[in-house]
Amino acid sequence: MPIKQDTIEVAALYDSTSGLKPVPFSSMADTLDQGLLAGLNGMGFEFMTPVQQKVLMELPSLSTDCLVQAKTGTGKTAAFLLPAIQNLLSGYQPPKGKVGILVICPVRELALQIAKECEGIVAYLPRKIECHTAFGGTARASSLSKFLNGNPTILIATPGRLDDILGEEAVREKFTHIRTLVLDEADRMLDAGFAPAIHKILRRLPPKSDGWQGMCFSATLPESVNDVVKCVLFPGYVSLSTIDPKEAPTVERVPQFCVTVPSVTQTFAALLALIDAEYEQDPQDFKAIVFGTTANGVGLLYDMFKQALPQFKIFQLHSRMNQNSRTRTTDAFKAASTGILFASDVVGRGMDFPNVGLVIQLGLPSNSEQYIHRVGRTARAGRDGRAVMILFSNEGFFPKTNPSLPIQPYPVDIVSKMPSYQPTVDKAFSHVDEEAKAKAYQAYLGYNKTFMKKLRLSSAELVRIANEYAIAMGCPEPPLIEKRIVGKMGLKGVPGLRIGSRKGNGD
Ligand SMILES: Nc1ncnc2c1ncn2[C@@H]1O[C@H](COP(=O)(O)OP(=O)(O)OP(=O)(O)O)[C@@H](O)[C@H]1O
Repeated sequence: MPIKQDTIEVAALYDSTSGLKPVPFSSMADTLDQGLLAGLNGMGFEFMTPVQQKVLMELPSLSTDCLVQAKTGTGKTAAFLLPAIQNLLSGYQPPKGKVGILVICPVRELALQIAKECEGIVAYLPRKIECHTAFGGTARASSLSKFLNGNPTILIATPGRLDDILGEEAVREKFTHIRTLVLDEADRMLDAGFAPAIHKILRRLPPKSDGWQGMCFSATLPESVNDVVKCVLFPGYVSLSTIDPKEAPTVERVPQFCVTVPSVTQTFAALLALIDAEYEQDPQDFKAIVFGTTANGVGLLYDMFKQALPQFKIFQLHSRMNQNSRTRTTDAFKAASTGILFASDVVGRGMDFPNVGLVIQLGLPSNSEQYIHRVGRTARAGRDGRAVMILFSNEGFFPKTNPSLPIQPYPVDIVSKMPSYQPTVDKAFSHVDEEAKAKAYQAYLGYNKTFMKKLRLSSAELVRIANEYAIAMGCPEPPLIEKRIVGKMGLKGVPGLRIGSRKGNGD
């Protein structure tokens, strides 16, 4: 059964990659197994994308360690799966029951997406290759027994669950013949948040000196990553990139804009006015993602915009949802031809939602890499897309401090349009649960606390702005925050906070 993937305008990806021309996979019959070529054909992949071509044609051997950078949405997944699987087929298949290829990626949804692409690639091999997944949010015991009793030649995992199951001797035994380890979104996997788990995982896998291949892939590879990739790549590894160092690392087909509003209280009306303006401009198959900064903030946007935009199909995806709803929404938004997804960074990287024509970022991304990955959710695969960020005055430094990003002022005057949208915002907020507002308020404080210096705010000013944000949500007064949480945020004694316990607060 062919596993049809959303395919892309490969030729369009070559416009900006100097010196390369589209080459069909069929010309790789000497390098790639017939079964793999049949799988690619079944998926509708006819030509290699630039990154696939570079990896398959420029690596000294398909088992060479490599660090690979290519723009978002240009086919990196197949670019690491194909050489790794081909290596197994060239005589390095691990014994039955053992893992040959381990791919580590940051989130569950991405693990599922990679596994699906992998299943398409191996669908026509005469000898079945199983691809398993391991990620949190699913029943540990049953997925573990499936893994232990199955034949997981390929495993796609997120670090938390992988680290957890590697605590078991029987699981460690499964990795004795590992041939390839891939870090997808490598800079994220090696940043301060994930690195400890990755190092713990590496300590429990066979040592690098056993000769397994390391592959690191991302659209963003800041300099700092060179110091840390050593843990998975031998010195002398090959660096490949399809991005010209002089070029902006975002896809050039994405015009990028910024709307700056004077006060944080106006951001909701600005978002509504912006969605309207963008919809009017291109109402055909309007499919957009709006990124918020925190899970609870995104939950609030979803609750509010469901009321304010009844004419659209509205979705939400963030870490405060259970895994079943996350998976269901991911599938629904992938399949949807129109709609608006309110999302946190659980889908900021790597996720392939076909035909998203617009990405909006409300508030600051945590860094320029995150900005690039979020913008990369649109204009995937040679298609068109636009990206707009909405910032309030203190956040307006972002485009200035990142001059390599081609961000222009938004061409339509959104600020003068906002007053006519304010009544809809106020009415919509009157239907939103007070606890949702309180959680969003608390999350807002916590997130922006980390940016105080860049925002040029004192603690008292931060609290004042958060309180304005609460009033904009229709809270009669700033929501209560528990003393313990105020202490954790380092805001003890700051004027303007209301300390106390909210009944029914599940946090
Ligand atoms: N050679 C090809 N021909 C046609 N379509 C392809 C080809 N390679 C990949 N695709 C499709 O292109 C889309 C983007 O691929 P993929 O998700 O691997 O991009 P990516 O570079 O990993 O993006 P990100 O940086 O966001 O993770 C997917 O829908 C995939 O199925």
